[in-house]
Amino acid sequence: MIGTSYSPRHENVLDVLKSYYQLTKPRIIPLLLITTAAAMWMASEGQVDPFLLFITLLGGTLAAASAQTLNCIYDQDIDYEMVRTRKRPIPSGRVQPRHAFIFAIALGVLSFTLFALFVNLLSGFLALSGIAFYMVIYTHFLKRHSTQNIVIGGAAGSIPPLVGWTAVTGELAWPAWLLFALIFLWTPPHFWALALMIRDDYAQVNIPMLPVIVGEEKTVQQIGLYTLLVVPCSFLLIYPLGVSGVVYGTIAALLGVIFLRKAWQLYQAPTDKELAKSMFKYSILYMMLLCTGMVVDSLPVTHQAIAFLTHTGLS
Ligand code: HEM
Ligand SMILES: CC(C)=CCC/C(C)=C/CC/C(C)=C/COP(=O)(O)OP(=O)(O)O
Repeated sequence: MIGTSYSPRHENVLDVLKSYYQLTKPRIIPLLLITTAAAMWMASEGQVDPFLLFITLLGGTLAAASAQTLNCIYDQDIDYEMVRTRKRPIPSGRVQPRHAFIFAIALGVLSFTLFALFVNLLSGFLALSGIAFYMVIYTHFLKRHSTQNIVIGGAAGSIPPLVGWTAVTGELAWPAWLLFALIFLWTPPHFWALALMIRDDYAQVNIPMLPVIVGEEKTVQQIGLYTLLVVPCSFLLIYPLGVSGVVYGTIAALLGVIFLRKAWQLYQAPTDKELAKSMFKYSILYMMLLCTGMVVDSLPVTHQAIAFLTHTGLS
């Protein structure tokens, strides 16, 4: 264990619970769940079973929490060195790695059990594959060794909509893969914008995040490239897949124009950290609202409203 020190302080139960909660990096989980829920609404054409939704989101939360806890154990040395992550429960000595490991395994087992009992095995195995990919491919093989770490590793974060889709239909289909591709292409602009802001932190611990190795200018070019890919890709749900319609299309167009504008601004000012921050924050809003658009578009009431408006307009 590099650089960690464990202090046998007497903490109350609430402090202990808070530390375990923090191990799961909880702020990221809601967006993972939003992508899962969007897939479920689309797959069920707006009529998702509330119990299935609840169990799938619970199972997804437990799986993501397990993955993040394992990552906190593996990365404790670099987390101790970086300012942003120094206060995490393991590097700050509040949780021992072996206790965190038992916690992570318990979360993973609970997640798989929920999926196996109440959803289906395919969803359970997909969630498990998310944990495995994030740990083995991203955290172990790529994070410390490749500038493409978050591009390939991004596949782990793209699995939740596959879980959501299969929870409803029991099988994978094109719309699910398109959601996977959307998140896959969205991850580089999301993460590299943040990496531009905290480049020095990553450089200090020799993590080869793109801005550290190739500099700001090439990074903003890559951000621009992926943004140029993700925006058109978002319309494929309308054509040729035909699972979303005009409401989603309008939302995707508005959100996409802003996303491209932010990428363009960053392209023109690669060292502007405020622009990078704005791009990072917007990337999260973009994915959140795009998924909301998918849900709203899938609802029967939306279809009724469109049919009514079309009918009134025609007569
Ligand atoms: C390899 C892929 C990814 C990497 C390396 C990555 C990395 C990060 C990092 C380092 C942060 C800052 C967290 C902090 O300050 O502690 C962050 C924030 C965030 N990420 Fe990602 N991310 C990835 C994929 C995703 C995915 C797939 C989602 C959800 C769909 C997501 C959602 C978020 C959200 C919502 C935040 C903001 C959390 C807050 O409120 O502070 N990320 N990401
Ligand atoms: C289906 C399923 C369970 C999928 C797992 C999805 C998952 C856990 C995605 C996490 C993506 C993410 C926030 C990475 C942070 O990277 P990092 O570890 O480099 O961040 P850090 O620098 O903050 O430690």
